[in-house]
Amino acid sequence: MAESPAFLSAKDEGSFAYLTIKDRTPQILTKVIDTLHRHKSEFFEKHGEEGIEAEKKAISLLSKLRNELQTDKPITPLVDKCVDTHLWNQYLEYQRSLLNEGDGEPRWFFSPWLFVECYMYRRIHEAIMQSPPIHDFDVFKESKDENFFESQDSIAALCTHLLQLKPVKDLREEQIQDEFFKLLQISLWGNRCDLSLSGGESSSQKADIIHCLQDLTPFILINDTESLWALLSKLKKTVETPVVRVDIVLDNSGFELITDLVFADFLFSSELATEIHFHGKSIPWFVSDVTVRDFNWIVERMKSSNLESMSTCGACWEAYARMGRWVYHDHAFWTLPHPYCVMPQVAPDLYAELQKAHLVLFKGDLNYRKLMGDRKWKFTFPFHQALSGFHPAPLCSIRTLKCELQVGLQPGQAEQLTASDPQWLTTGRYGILQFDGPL
Ligand SMILES: O=P(O)(O)OC[C@H]1O[C@](O)(CO)[C@@H](O)[C@@H]1O
Ligand SMILES: [Mn+2]
Repeated sequence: MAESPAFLSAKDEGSFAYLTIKDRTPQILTKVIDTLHRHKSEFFEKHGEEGIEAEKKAISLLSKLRNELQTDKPITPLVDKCVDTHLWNQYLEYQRSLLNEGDGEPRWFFSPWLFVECYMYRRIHEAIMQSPPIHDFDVFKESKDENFFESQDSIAALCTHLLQLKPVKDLREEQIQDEFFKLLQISLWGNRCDLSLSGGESSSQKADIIHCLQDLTPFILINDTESLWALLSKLKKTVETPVVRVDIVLDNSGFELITDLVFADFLFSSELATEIHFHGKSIPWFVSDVTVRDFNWIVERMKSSNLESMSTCGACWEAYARMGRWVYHDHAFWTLPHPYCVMPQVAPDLYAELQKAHLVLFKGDLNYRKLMGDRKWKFTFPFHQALSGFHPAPLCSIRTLKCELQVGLQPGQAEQLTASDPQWLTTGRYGILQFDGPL
């Protein structure tokens, strides 16, 4: 087999990876420090002097981290004692073993981008963990919640739309198919709202997404929705599969999570799936990613909304969870730096869990990077092969493009895009629904 291409890395000056490490990550760290400052009196009220000391400690650890990053210091082992600490340090050792250039130390502007960027978020977590009693403070919570509040109108419109479709069982097959396509696209465009691309600044959904869909279709570069529909509608008709399980590997909280829950609700109500399993992060991650706290907070907020469409949806979602038809999981693997092709070795329990699904949906850009190993594949390279053996179940990546990585395009497609929109890979304007698996 031919050798795999190189990893994306900040060593490529001018690349998106380089600009992320040079500009975006220090900006995110500064914002985190500022958030801690702003919560000083809250820490004091809760924990007295100890709270103030903890805030100071976390800030000093984070300033040190920012300095290490900006001066391209070697990546150092983690010192906390969490469930994943040894796996991180093992991976750092592995990165070290790959180097025979320079001083043999992995660095911010030299090592694989995926590794150093994940490491930064893990170090933020470490700084907070080492600062009791504020060790469970989520430095990104505020911006995630803001994104939810700022998207209220779009959320309400989306919930109204969903409720109008119910009871979904009464819809004709073509209508169900049409809505399946629509709601999946809404979940795709929901991925435009991540907060790490904008450096933590507001990136909410203000327009009524349902009525924008038609205008957005030319921006879908790969659309395998037909395959997803074929798979799920066939399973629905197969008596031998009374249980159809769809897993959604979540990405961002706020508006994106709502689009995922609305889609999940539709899958469930239309009986295209009888069980939905959600996978979230166990620590705050890439600014806006969903943790169990965010998940529960959003369902709770929806339930207690004064807008009926939202409260009705919130109540349904809570009921699905209570019935055990919606299941939320988290696993430390999702916040490790490893590409997904090593999941069977590093997290065999998670791989076995995904194997139980009839379909796994991977939301967002970071998931795509991990699926692809964050390597510089040719734009026309087949998706199936770039997955490098990761095939737990039929799967689909649903992401807007926010890094210089894309496979499975038609010959000439990338060149055409570059000519018409040189930034096509990184602005989140374009999207894909890319499927892999037998039908
Ligand atoms: O929330 P998403 O879609 O995974 O995007 C996360 C962002 O983080 C990155 O992976 C790196 O900063 C980008 O490629 C993307 O902008
Ligand atoms: Mn994200």
